[in-house]
Amino acid sequence: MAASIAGVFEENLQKKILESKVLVVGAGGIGCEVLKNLVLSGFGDIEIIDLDTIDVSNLNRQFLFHKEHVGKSKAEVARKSALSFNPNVRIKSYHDSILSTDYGVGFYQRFNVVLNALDNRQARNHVNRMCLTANVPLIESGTAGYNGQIELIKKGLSQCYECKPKPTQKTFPGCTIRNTPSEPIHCIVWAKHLFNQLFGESNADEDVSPDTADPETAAEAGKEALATESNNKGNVERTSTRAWAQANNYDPEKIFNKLFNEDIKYLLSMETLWKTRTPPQPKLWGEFTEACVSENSVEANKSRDQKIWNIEECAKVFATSINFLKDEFIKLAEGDHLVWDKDDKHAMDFVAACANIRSKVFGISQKSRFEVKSMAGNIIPAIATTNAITAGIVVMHTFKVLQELYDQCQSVYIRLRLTGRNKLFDPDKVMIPPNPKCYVCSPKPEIVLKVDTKKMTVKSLRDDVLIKALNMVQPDVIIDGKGVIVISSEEGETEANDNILLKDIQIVDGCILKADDYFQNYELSITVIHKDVERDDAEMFEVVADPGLLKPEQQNLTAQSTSKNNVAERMETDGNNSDSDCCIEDEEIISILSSVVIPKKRKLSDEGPSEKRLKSNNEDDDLILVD
Ligand SMILES: Nc1ncnc2c1ncn2[C@@H]1O[C@H](COP(=O)(O)OP(=O)(O)OP(=O)(O)O)[C@@H](O)[C@H]1O
Ligand SMILES: [Zn+2]
Repeated sequence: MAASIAGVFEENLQKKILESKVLVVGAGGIGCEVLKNLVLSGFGDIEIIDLDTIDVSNLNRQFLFHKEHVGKSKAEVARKSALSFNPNVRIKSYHDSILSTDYGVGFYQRFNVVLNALDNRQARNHVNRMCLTANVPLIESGTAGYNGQIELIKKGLSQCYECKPKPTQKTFPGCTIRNTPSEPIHCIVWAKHLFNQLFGESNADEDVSPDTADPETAAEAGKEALATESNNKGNVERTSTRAWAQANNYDPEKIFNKLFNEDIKYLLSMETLWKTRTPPQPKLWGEFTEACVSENSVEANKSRDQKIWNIEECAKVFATSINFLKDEFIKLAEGDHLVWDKDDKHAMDFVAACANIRSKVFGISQKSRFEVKSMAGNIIPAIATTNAITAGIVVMHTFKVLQELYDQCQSVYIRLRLTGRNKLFDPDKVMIPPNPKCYVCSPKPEIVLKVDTKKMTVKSLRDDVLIKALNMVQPDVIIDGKGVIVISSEEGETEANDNILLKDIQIVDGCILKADDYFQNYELSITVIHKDVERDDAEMFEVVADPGLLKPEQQNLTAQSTSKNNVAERMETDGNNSDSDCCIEDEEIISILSSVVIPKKRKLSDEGPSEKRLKSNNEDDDLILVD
């Protein structure tokens, strides 16, 4: 091993490497490379944590894993494989989520440095906070295709992971998805919503039926239908898609006709929508007039995944996948549901078929199953070389951190082509200091919460704002100056408040809340500003991370343009935007300039306690287009 071979490293560093204790978070694409580098560089004491098991799709790049390991714990197999390179290293593995409360500040304080090799913001945000609290240097890294990024997060010295709002990721208005799709991605998102409506965790925000409250139709469209059939949420008042499908025993033909004939006819009755658009063409089961692809054609010779299915093929796949998913679904316990996964054959077939049928109906170009999969899973192909280079730089940074040479630990960006500075590996010139207004690492973290206090409940304040948007784990909340305990992390203590509206518990415009997460050792001051939310599916709240930005525009011009330039300059890849390795994580809208705007909207991949997998709720999913 390098560190045990005299002369490879200078003596002082060699000693530090041998004596240090390192935590690796994530044993995926980057994590495997990092672990191998650590072991081969002579690190003597390593711990590694990963919540997942090995999937076949990991094998092409996560080289510590082989076919026989599929289904086994990533952390445990990574440990065993790495030990085969150097049995003298002490490696401890945890098959667990780093978000678990078992890993408190004391756990982190045992390490000299923490190396993140994660794929989602939720876990990254959390480790960031824990390392700040424990005052342990964190090396954050990520890749997206050929791009990679490595940065050191050191309390008081550098930006933290949450110092800067993350770049906006693309989402689509509900009415585009439900009424007027114009691109393949709109149909793919709709198909994923449909999967959830039929078999998954159904969610009102993901309704797939025509949206009669589409602002475009407000004047006159939908006419009698609107007046008679829609409720104030804009949804046609009828049994839920799932209840309807169940009542019809998930008959593929009936579901087909409802979705692609009746609902489309209904949409056509909303005439305003089609004044400037090509109207959709309803399709009936069995009326497939499209010619079959000739056996000798290029299309016919492509693999099932690569070719564009004609409508008849789509209908067959639609029926087969529905039948299979129905059988899976009815095996589940009452209240349990399926979870869409791009690597599940039938779930993927279902989405590919539905999306393509809908595309056909709306005259949108169709996509192969392969293309649908990458769009539906927000996949940027994982490039093993980028992971390897990134992991190499992570470990080089680790050497610097152990030597406390922090001034040599600037962020590094890996690019496919030479940057303006003629580099493929482009380091920042200086270490970017912490943002004094950061709502995580500043001395007095504060935010403004614009919220409809007449509509939001205390439970939603806890689950949607504090836990999902602000990434707390076990929040406690009191009203400042009044001492009213609104939310307690002690089980059951404030359960009675759950369904109370904020206004009814004295959380009104101008009120200040003190939120506190004991586990993360994090305190946050929240100034509440009431805003009326008109439509039920509109964003219920908005978090403004820098309260200063609420001041009149003129005063903020400088601050805003600086932050914009920073974002553009750094061309962030994964560290802030996507994720390690392969998938752009599922995040909600975050505006770059003025505020962090997080709509109250559930994620497709949210997994309730009933799911078998332990995965975090931010993973490769939904609504975001990778450009
Ligand atoms: N909260 C968490 N605790 C522990 N490990 C986590 C957590 N969240 C994500 N991870 C792990 O981080 C790793 C990230 O690796 P990577 O980006 O290569 O993802 P992957 O799941 O292996 O690949 P793909 O997403 O392409 O299937 C994964 O192994 C994942 O299980
Ligand atoms: Zn910060």
